[in-house]
Amino acid sequence: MTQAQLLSRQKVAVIGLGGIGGGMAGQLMLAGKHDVTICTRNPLDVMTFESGERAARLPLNTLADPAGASPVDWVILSTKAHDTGATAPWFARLCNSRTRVAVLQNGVEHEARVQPMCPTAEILPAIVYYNGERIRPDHFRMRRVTDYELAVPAGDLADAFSALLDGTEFRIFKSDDFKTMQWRKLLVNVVANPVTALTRQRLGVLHRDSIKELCLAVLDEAVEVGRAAGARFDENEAQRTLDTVLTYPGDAGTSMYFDCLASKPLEIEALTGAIVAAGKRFQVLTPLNSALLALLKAISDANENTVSSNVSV
Ligand SMILES: NC(=O)C1=CN([C@@H]2O[C@H](COP(=O)(O)OP(=O)(O)OC[C@H]3O[C@@H](n4cnc5c(N)ncnc54)[C@H](OP(=O)(O)O)[C@@H]3O)[C@@H](O)[C@H]2O)C=CC1
Ligand SMILES: CC(C)(CO)C(=O)C(=O)O
Repeated sequence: MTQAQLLSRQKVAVIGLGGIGGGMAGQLMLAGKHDVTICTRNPLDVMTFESGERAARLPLNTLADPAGASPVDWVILSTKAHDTGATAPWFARLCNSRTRVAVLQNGVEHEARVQPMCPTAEILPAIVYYNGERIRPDHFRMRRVTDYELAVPAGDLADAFSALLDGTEFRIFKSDDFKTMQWRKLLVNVVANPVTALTRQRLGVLHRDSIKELCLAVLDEAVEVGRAAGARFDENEAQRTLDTVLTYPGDAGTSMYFDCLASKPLEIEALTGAIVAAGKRFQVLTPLNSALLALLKAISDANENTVSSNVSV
């Protein structure tokens, strides 16, 4: 290894080894440029990682107890939004004054969720566009669904993050209007995720005419809320969003669909819940999103109870 390679080698911790964390871990391990630790509740020594035509068996350095963690250059958070608070013990051990944090989650409140756990760290919110699936406990698949895999707000931190991921297959978009991009992704998630979770069908279900009609009505509400919150949407934003979602592979699932099948709590407050809450704040009516929220919350609460009763057995 050359001096330059040694100098650019960084310590990276990925918190959360699910669809998105698995994609990040797989890419970082394939590139082989950094010392990567995976912080997970279920340790794993080796993973199978598929990306496009490529498949590899990759060794992993996983850690299940925050007590064994020490400060790193970068933390990459890839848990569900509602699990963010539970990662505080990891942040307490992984961060020092030089640590930078990339938050790979859906929703629009990345910094607000994470900053309390690492008050002095620079935080880079990232929108994730790749589709990640944990097919089996040790087998992860990453699929490209659009022109780039990650979007971040343009600036020095974005440049440092791009440099960190140099040598991976990730294409990173640096945005001058990140707020609009966050809301655009939220629009995708407030139709793709609830519809696949409630119907227990993969994205192909969105091609049904009656579902397209429902999605457009849900999107009309969400677009109005997003505009009130400051997103700079196009005139035909709802149709544009639906057209985008319809280009995704019909046999791909969504993160909420996978949680529904696995009877886990659902990431609803950060997605549909964010539309309903902002609608109340800006006095925009959101009856369809509120209905979806009520239905999803009933499923999520039942799943939460199943998880806690399993834990207490
Ligand atoms: N999957 C996808 O295609 C996409 C997902 N996203 C977003 O990315 C984020 C991550 O989603 P996704 O990867 O699908 O989620 P997953 O549920 O697949 O993975 C999250 C992982 O975080 C782990 N976790 C939760 N709490 C902790 C903790 N305290 N310590 C360590 N690990 C923890 C979970 O562990 P355990 O298994 O033990 O529960 C799980 O493995 C979400 O915000 C999602 O909306 C965005 C775009 C696409
Ligand atoms: C865009 C989509 C639906 C792709 O996986 C996603 O963000 C998710 O699954 O949460």
